[in-house]
Amino acid sequence: MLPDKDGPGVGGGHSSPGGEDLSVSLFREYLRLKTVHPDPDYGETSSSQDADIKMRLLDMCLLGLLSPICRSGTNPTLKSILLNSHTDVVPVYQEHWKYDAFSAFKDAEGNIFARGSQDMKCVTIQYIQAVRRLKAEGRKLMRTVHLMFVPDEEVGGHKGMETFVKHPEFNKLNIGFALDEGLANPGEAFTVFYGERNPWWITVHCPGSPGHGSRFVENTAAEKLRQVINSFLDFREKEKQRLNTSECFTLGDVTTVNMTMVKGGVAYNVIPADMDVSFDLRIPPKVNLQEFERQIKKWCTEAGEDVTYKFAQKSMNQKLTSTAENDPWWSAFSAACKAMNLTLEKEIFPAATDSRFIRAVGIPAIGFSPMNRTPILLHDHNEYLNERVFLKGISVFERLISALASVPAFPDEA
Ligand SMILES: CSCC[C@H](NC(C)=O)C(=O)O
Ligand SMILES: [Zn+2]
Ligand SMILES: [Zn+2]
Repeated sequence: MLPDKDGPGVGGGHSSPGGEDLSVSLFREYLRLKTVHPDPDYGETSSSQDADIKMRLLDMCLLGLLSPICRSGTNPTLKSILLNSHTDVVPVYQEHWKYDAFSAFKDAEGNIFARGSQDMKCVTIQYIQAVRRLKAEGRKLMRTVHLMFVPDEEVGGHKGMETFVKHPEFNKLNIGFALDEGLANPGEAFTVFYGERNPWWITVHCPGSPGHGSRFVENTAAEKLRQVINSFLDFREKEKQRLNTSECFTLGDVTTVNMTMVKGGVAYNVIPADMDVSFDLRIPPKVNLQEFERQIKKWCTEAGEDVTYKFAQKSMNQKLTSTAENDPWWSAFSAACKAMNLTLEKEIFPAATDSRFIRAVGIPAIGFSPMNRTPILLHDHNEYLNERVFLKGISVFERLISALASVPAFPDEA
């Protein structure tokens, strides 16, 4: 996918015969690859080779994980910088799109429509082009920069990053700081994410007395189900109010609750012996998780006899990446942004990204996709990114990578 025969392809004013910046052409080419679930085609992405960036495929055998990695760094003993991105994208409802979601159509304003244009194929190409530019300019980076492309973030990252962070190959990378995906910002500012809410996916099981649909049977599954639903959704309403009444709160600061599945029943006139209800909860890092689970247990007990719950996902990682002014990584990141006149808005990521696995092993990670003046359209119909915003992102990363790779050696690295 990365062209090595047509020169360095660093963009930045270099145009293709059609007048398009080469980086934009490369981005659109990548968007056309159908790395879409449930059956992503990684063929071409993973077999890419490039004159500037040496790729290494880490075949995790059992896991089928492919992770091309790039090395640089003049001082390989120092902790390295990880630029992580995922290559997979979520499916589309093509009938709701203005253009083919895998054609990377560019309209007259320069908006490029494609699944993955925001999430997060833009960032992958921006990293690559930024690293290439640094190389083309002959810039020597003190810390090694690793580019990592993971295949399954959109389905939970279990075979990708979650497994990889525990692998000896990951340890060998000696990563000190990581960049990963963020979200667009519709305003002038850029959003940076220093933590994530914990996803809890829970199914509550309500058993009850069966019987004929014409009778007032006692202790039914449906009565318990109603009580459970009320408890969860009443709490949902309170959290929604909390978000709406506080100026300084964003979605990442409150707990969201959504009822996503209901199961049970066999016929109109048979009172079911059990009913299940499932919820998607997202819990901010500051919430006491033990206390919150006690609350869930209480809601279940109050709903009636033998109401139980099971987790399909119970993330317990509340690590935050330091954004203290004296933190060397954050100070390099924020100073570089300041020098570019970028305004940053610090937030907790409302959903779950691969950053949670990186933070879980003690590595600071910042979620950052440099897209301002852009509506948040990840996973949505007609996802797009403007080419000028995309191109600006390359320059932003160029400066950021250079700053992060120049963070002076820590006392324990000397
Ligand atoms: C918990 S694994 C699922 C991961 C998915 N991530 C995103 C960014 O949509 C989510 O938050 O639902
Ligand atoms: Zn993503
Ligand atoms: Zn996504």
